[in-house]
Amino acid sequence: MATIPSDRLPDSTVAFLRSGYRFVGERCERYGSDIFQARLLLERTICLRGREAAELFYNPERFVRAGALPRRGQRTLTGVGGVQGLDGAAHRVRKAMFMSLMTPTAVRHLGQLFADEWRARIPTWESADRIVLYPEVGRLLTRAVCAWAGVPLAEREVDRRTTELHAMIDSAAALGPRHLRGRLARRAGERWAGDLVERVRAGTLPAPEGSALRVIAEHHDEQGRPLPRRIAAVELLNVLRPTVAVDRFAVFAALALHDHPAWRQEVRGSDDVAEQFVQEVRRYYPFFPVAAARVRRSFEWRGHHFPQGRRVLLDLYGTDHHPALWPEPELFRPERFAGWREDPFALVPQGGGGHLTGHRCAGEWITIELMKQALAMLTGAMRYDVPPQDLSVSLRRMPSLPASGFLVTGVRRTA
Ligand code: HEM
Repeated sequence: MATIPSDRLPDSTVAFLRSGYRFVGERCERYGSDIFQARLLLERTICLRGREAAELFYNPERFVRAGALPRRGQRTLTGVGGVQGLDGAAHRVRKAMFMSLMTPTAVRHLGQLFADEWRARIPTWESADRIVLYPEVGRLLTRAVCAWAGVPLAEREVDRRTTELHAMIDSAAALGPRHLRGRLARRAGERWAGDLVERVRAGTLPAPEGSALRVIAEHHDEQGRPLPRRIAAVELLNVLRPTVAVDRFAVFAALALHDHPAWRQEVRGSDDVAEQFVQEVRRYYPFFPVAAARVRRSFEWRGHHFPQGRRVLLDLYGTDHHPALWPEPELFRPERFAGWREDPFALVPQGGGGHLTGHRCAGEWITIELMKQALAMLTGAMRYDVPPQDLSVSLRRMPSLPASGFLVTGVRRTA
């Protein structure tokens, strides 16, 4: 039996929080191995990266998700009892509910709502001295996704809900006040979403057929029972929160255009090139560092023993930057996606494997569509200046963003 290299520290949690996105990759390079063990949150954990590792990790015969995500992540980012922690038939039925919302027409509709919000906002930006894309784009996404999901949202509520959704996204790997803000935001958000579900069920709030709010309120689990109010709230937030999180990728797209201005013209001229650019933004920039699972039943892989119940982390960022998969991974090169043959285990910013059969992100198509719309707005609908500011992206802060949030001035419409 081959020994899995082990981190020497008694517990590596602090090192993980300090190293950030490079934690797994640095150790893989140190040990010359895409697998090693460390104690994280006081528990022995196997860390993996790379294509073969992703293929293993996304085999539902090998792993379960129940109890995989640390409590602090559930109390902020995901909520308790949602699709992320389900296995087997319960997961299949819940995931099918999410995927039923992702028809090509529905995805395009959300993209259109977002583009309309963006266009309608440009005149206000024209008369402002400066705007900061994060959180400004988030507000546009909150308006768009609420309209799309059948969620009523008064104009005066937009800032508050955007701030809450942002706090949930920002807090899972944080300590102190940032973490606390996430927990409070989740509590408030679940109360709000739970009320909406109850009103739809009581017939006092009409929600369009096929909208996320209506589908979730009327969903029945694998045993034919409606979702409890709290779980339905968690699942509604599982649509709203990550859609607003696409603002981070939109900001990274703005940064990539700023750093590689030659692509402005290219992406405007071709939908294919725009898609390649979007894929490279998703690959290159940091978002979720890892995904977590537990070994279903003991097995051997490549001579290594995986004992039942052991927590396993797949390095998403490290797989997207693996030199065996992505030549010169630290260069931003959208052309690497020209003629790319989709590989569900190579590009994994939103998880890998199948959307219906496993835990791959339900919102990947929405993400790509919204990013394309953001790109079209940044290159086609407006001109703007990027004044001197701190655009550094820390790989230690999770999740990351350009430090300044991406400040733009002198906005004027072009279309
Ligand atoms: C900012 C863009 C996004 C990123 C970076 C992202 C990333 C991820 C990741 C890493 C996972 C976990 C994969 C795993 O557990 O193995 C995930 C799962 C999920 N995402 Fe996303 N996501 C994004 C956007 C969205 C959107 C727009 C939606 C819905 C509208 C969405 C809904 C979900 C759901 C429901 C799951 C749980 C799937 C399951 O457990 O079966 N995500 N996402």
